[in-house]
Amino acid sequence: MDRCGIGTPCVRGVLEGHVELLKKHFHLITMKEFLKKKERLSEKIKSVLIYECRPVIDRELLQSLPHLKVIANSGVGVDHLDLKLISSFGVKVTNTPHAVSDSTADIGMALMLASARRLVEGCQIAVSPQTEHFAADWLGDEVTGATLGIIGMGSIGYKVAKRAKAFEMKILYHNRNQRKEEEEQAVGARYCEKMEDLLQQSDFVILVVNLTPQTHKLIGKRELELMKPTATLINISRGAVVDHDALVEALQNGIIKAAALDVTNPEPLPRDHPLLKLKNIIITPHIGTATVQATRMMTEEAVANIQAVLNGLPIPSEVIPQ
Ligand SMILES: O=CC(=O)O
Repeated sequence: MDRCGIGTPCVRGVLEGHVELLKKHFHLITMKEFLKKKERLSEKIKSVLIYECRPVIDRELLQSLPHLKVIANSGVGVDHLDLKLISSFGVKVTNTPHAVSDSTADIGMALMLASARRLVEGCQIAVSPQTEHFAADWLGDEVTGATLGIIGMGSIGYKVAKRAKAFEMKILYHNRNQRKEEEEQAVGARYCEKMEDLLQQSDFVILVVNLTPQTHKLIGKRELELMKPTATLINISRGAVVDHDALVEALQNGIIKAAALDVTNPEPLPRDHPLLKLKNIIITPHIGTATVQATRMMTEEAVANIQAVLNGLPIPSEVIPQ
C-alpha cells in the first residue's frame, strides 16, 4: 500500500468514519494542519482530497506543493477547479461519478414529486394551527403519464430516466453532443436533437448537465418562454445553468408553473433574494449527494483514484481538461 501525504483542504465535509478509512491508506494532513506547518509539510504532499466545501486551488497553493500528483474531487462536478491551471502543473484531477449518480437522481425525483404533489405546502398545512382545510384548494398533479424532459443524459440523467420509467412517464432527452441509443432503448426515451423541442413538449424539465462555459445560463428568458405554462423546471446540476433573474420573472408571471432547485447561484442565496419569496418554488440546499451511502462511496472512489495515480495504474475516473 502506498503511503502518501494527503492534504484535505477542508476537513469540514469529512465524516468521522471516513477519516479512519483515509488513515488506513494515507498519512492524513488536514488543511488546518497544513496551513500551520506549511514549510515542513509542503514537500510531503502528493495528493489533495477535496470535499464539497469548494476550497480554492490556486496558483499559489499549487506552487507550494512541488510533489503534488493528483487532486481528487469527492463529487462529480469540477466547475470549481481551474483544470487548465492544474494540468499545467502536471497534476491530474479525478472525480467520483459512480458514487453520486443514485443519490442525485433520487433528489431529482424527490423534487419533481414534491413539487407536483405540493408536498412542502402540505406539510405546512398539516402542522399549522388551522386544522380545517380542503384538499380541493391545493390540488397537485400526477406525474404518471406526464412528459419528463431530461437535459443531459449522462450517468445521472440515465438514472433519472430509469426512475421516471418506473413512474410510467414519457421521457424525452437532449444531449448537445452525444445521442445515447442504448439508454434510449432501455428506458423508452425519445431523443430531441433541438433542446427547444424538449422544452416545448415537457411537463417537467430536469437539468442534469455539467456547468461549463457552454451551459452557463443555458436556461434563460427565451428557454423559459418556450416551456408550457403548466411546466415545472427542476435543477440538480449547478445553479449557474439557470438565469435566476429570468426564472424569477417566469415564476412571477406564470410563464412556467413552478421550479424545484437543489442548486442555486450563489449557494446559499442571500436571504432577501426574490426566489426565496415565491410560493411556486421548492429549494433544497445542494443535498444531491448528501446520503450516508453516497458520501462513503465518494471517499472510496476518491481513494481508488488517488492510489491509481500514485501507483501509475489506469485511473478509474480522470477528468481531462477540454
Ligand atoms: O454536486 C455534487 C457533485 O458535484 O457531485
